[in-house]
Amino acid sequence: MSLPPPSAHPTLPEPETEAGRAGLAAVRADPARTVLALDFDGTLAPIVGDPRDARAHPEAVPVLARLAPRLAGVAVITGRPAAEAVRYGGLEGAAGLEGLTVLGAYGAERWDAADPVVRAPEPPAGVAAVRAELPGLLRESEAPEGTWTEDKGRALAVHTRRAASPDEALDRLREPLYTLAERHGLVVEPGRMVLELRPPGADKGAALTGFVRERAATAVVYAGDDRGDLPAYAAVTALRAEGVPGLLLYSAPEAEAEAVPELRDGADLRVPGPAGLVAWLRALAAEIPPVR
Ligand SMILES: O=P(O)(O)OC[C@H]1O[C@H](O[C@H]2O[C@H](CO)[C@@H](O)[C@H](O)[C@H]2O)[C@H](O)[C@@H](O)[C@@H]1O
Repeated sequence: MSLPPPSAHPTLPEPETEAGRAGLAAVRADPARTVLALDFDGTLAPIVGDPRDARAHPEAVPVLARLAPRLAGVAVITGRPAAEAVRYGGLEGAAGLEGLTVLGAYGAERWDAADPVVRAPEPPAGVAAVRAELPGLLRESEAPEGTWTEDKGRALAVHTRRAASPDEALDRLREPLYTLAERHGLVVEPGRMVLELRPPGADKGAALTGFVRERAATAVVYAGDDRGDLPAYAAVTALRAEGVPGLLLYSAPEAEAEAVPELRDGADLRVPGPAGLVAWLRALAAEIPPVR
């Protein structure tokens, strides 16, 4: 799929489903009562080998800053710590993003541009216990070279993207990591070449529904790429049943082997990764008149 240059004003592609077309119609009818919510890695930020190198697509902030003042709310809903998404996204201090919200750690953390501090409960004791035991467990399990642990403060994510065979590495580690998580009251969040051990109780579906209700939105758009986005997809389905039309976008990975079939097949529209998403957002911004 070729992308238009940033200066072009492409037309919005028609969603492939009836529910998606109804969602887009509701957005067009009343943008000021629409919530736009976006995942970070793989959706706003291209996937990279080292999570510390992830950055939002260069067109992401400019287009969000154009759109946000015209909508009921824009939220980044991510598995990242909220502060990290703000930093890696370049989301603080941009003119137009004064109303932005970041719901981090699957909704357990909240950051608002209008009051830029992270609000979050203390992580449960199980996180510290897992942090202490994880290095030994990875050694005992003979984790392949390239396996890397990301300490997220309230969660620990074991990544295998940089191993010679990422899927084989995950297969080797799956059972010991699930057992460790369970022993300390945590759950495992599987993602793209990662298994994350995190506290239960938060998910992107509850985070999205709460944000839609907070803004009294009458339409919602959600874009995601990974398994952690499944609850947000389910939330949009539930909101539709309540009479809030929604549009589901899937940010497709370059490698089909990394696709999440439930998202790919459940979406109303597929875009080619973060570059495709920002092209779609630009087309949306071109259609929605600025607020006077
Ligand atoms: O909810 P998200 O914003 O999509 O965050 C989910 C996880 O994303 C990150 O990992 C993924 O992106 C990395 C950087 O591109 C990539 O190397 C890795 O393979 C992906 O799984 C992040 O590191 C995790 O903490 C997030 O939970």
